[in-house]
Amino acid sequence: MSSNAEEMMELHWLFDMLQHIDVGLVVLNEKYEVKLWNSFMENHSGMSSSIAKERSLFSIFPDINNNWLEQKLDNVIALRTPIFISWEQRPHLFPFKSYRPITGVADKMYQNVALRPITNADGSVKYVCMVVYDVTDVATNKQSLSNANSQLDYLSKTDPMTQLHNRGSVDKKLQSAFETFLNAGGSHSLVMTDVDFFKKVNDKYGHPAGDLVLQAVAKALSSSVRKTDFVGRYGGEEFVILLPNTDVAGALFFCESVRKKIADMKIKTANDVISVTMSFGISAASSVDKAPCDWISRSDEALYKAKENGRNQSVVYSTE
Ligand SMILES: Nc1nc2c(ncn2[C@@H]2O[C@H](COP(=O)(O)OP(=O)(O)OP(=O)(O)O)[C@@H](O)[C@H]2O)c(=O)[nH]1
Repeated sequence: MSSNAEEMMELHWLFDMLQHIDVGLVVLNEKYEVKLWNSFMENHSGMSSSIAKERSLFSIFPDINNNWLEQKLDNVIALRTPIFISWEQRPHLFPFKSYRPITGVADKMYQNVALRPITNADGSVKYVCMVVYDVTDVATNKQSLSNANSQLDYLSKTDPMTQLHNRGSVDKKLQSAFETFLNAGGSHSLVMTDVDFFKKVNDKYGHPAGDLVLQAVAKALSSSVRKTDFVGRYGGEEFVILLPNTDVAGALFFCESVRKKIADMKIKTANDVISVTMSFGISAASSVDKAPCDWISRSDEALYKAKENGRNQSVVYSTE
């Protein structure tokens, strides 16, 4: 076979391979008209090469943002440099269906798209080749991983029974609130609150009913605070509420309104309707505090006083 014939055969093979490669190939001219449309594009768009050719890309896919893509294509031709469009920037350029029946995570194909200038024999650039990679697996795996990480992060900070912030999360929050106070000052209140005679609730109605009571009061507490406040389960039947930019008078007003709300609640269990009360101890961050535990101790002392004085009440810390 002559070397010319061999070269022709190689060219034919190459063209055949490009036609059937599992990557989308489109060549556009300066007017964004399709000059080449390989079988990947045919299969995923449902449009044959003979129909796609000579049509503007934007008439085939009217949902593509044409100002945005035209600018990119013009730049590729003018600057003679490739441009990449990643799925993270834009999940897909072409609205192709994803065929992932098992995972079923994505209904559209995620794509990375490379726009490359095609240089003619005379050195001029009048065409752009679009190379479309199906990266659905990569994208969905990355998204699943990121979702799993968010879920893990949430679980590591959350008390599973009440869905409030757990003890570790409370400690971190108090530390950062305390640092904010040291740096910027201001009035910030910390409330320790505890269900009254909770042991009796467990003893009378059983532990599962006790759990329902804790869930109900946790919900009442978290639904009563502002977005900037913070509610956590400190342990057992004890909860912490951090009220930033709130002086003790404001905190007392808040605690009294939640206390009344909780005392009025009728908590339904499988066999009973339970009512409970809570006691509240309040203190403000103070410049004499050396660490958040000093602040907690004062709120705890106030809570102890509320218990001592007969429970179902709110007490602001005082040295008397
Ligand atoms: N059901 C249930 N009970 C819990 C949980 N955590 C702690 N407890 C119970 O809460 C009770 C707390 O009892 P105490 O510390 O004696 O306090 P109290 O009975 O509430 O009395 P005062 O706080 O003095 O009003 C104990 O019986 C614990 O077993 C929980 O997650 N679920």
